[in-house]
Amino acid sequence: MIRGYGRQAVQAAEGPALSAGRPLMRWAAGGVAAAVRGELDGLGVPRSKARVLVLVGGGNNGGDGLFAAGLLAERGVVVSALLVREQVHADGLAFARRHGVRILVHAPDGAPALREEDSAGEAHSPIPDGVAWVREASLAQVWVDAMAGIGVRGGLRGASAAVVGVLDRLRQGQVRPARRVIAVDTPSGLSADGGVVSGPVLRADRTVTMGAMKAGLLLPPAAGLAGRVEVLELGLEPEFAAQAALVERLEAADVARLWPVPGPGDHKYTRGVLGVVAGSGTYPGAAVLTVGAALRTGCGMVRYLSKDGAVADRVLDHYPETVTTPGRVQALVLGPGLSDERDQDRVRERLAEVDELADAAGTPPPALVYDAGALSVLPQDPQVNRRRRAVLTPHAGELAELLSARGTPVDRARVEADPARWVRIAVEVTGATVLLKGAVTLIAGPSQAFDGGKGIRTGEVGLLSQADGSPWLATAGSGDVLAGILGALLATSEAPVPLLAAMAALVHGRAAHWANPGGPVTPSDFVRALPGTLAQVLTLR
Ligand SMILES: NC(=O)C1=CN([C@@H]2O[C@H](COP(=O)(O)OP(=O)(O)OC[C@H]3O[C@@H](n4cnc5c(N)ncnc54)[C@H](O)[C@@H]3O)[C@@H](O)[C@H]2O)[C@@H](O)CC1
Ligand SMILES: Nc1ncnc2c1ncn2[C@@H]1O[C@H](COP(=O)(O)OP(=O)(O)O)[C@@H](O)[C@H]1O
Ligand SMILES: [K+]
Repeated sequence: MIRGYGRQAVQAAEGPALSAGRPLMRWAAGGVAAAVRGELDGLGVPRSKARVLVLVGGGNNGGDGLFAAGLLAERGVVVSALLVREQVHADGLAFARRHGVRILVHAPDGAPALREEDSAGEAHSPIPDGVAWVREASLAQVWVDAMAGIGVRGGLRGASAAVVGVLDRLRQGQVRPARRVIAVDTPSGLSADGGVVSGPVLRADRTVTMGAMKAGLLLPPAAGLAGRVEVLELGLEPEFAAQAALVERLEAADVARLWPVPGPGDHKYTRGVLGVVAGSGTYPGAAVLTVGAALRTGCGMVRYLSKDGAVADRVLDHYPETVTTPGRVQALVLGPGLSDERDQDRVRERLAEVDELADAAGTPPPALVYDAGALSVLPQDPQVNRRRRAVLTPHAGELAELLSARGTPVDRARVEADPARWVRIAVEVTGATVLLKGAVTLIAGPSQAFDGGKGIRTGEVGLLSQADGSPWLATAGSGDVLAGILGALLATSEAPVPLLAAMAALVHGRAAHWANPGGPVTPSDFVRALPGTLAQVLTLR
């Protein structure tokens, strides 16, 4: 389980360690320097030709950067540090100077670099052309962004913002892509607390974050600017364990432990039966994908309940194990490939039928996945949805439409600018668990305390973020597969719905990867890859 912390928690965790004199900044700088060396090696740059530009702010983030600069210079790398503040971390600056880091100072008004310090750091020689740092930036193979970390307030301003603007233009104008940007702790200008991007940010290829994962690095759209994130724990694990996280992310080992693996006493009915109401004359393939995904995720039985003979025949052609007669189910997937009003009436009828069967048997009503064309038939009363295990699987556009139709007007762009906020609003408005699809999938549920059990402490937070897929997943039919996986999980497990939704998102992303690592995939490909993916995940159990 990855837990994402906000600024307050980080300060509370670091405080005692700093008071005890633990040299956290030196360790942090060591990690950053190692990451820079790793990138230089990856680019095939010999140490003798290596050039690095470190952007240095006025706080401890800049301190990390200055110590890292000194460590790299000590190893023979040509390092320049561009100070975007007059006052920077004094010990860090002294260390950098001692090891021969070239110090450039940026004008506070946002003009290009004002002056260069000599090696003693005492006299300042003016830079004639005023753009020495830009030339240095264009020569450097690695840029290290240490302008601001968790101490940032609002979007970047002043010299920091100007530097980002210049480097962005430089990057766009250069054909040679052989450069890496490493962010220290967070890409400067992003908040540790959330995913909103409120100013210019230098997009990083890699972020080395200190102590523990920051919530902002797990949340879109900010997460998309951080590149590959690695946590440098600095021995602070016990301190962070005592802090409250703001967001959580399941890892494959968590999914393995939570997965409903059948035991010797199970038969098809105890394993769980899923009903599927999906596919139409317009989109028959959605039924095939949803049923296929559910079968290959593993449940006792899949009933295809749409009562559309032509579509049912196609499903049976692909999956003869599908049952097309009505009967009791533990969960129901509603909506993939449904679009018009007649489809929606069909959804209501099938739902009424399965609820009646459950009622007659004295069993709880089935859990429900409302996807695509069924989102509009979700009951208006949040209490109704809260009482049963209902989960919605919209993308940002569908979420905006759903909320707008329920008296909370919002458009897709606003949802995408702060999805963590809107997914929680959607939970309040609908009473259901909401899985918001996108490059990062966000899940929030009505219960704040969904205890994962099996030794997994989770759910106090009420927000899960999964980023298990790649952009290759963004292809028509991909969502139908996710609905099928989630339906199978709901039918077979009593675990809290938000956890099951996060598990489904992880397996979905991994199956797409497993189907063709690093290349294009079709939803049919990743349906076929599901059993192998799951077997691999379950080895971690
Ligand atoms: N306390 C410590 O010794 C440790 C701190 N660490 C580092 O210290 C960082 C936190 O340090 P600080 O609390 O000093 O804060 P930061 O250094 O993250 O941020 C403060 C700096 O950002 C500038 N700033 C703030 N808002 C701005 C804006 N909107 N536009 C432009 N500039 C802005 C401030 O003027 C100041 O220069 C962490 O992110 C981490 O990198 C790590 O080294 C671990 C140990
Ligand atoms: N850029 C991306 N990176 C990773 N996953 C993505 C990206 N874009 C979309 N996805 C995932 O692909 C799936 C698309 O589902 P959806 O929008 O319902 O498509 P469709 O309706 O065509 O099946 C979702 O699971 C979503 O999270
Ligand atoms: K930074």
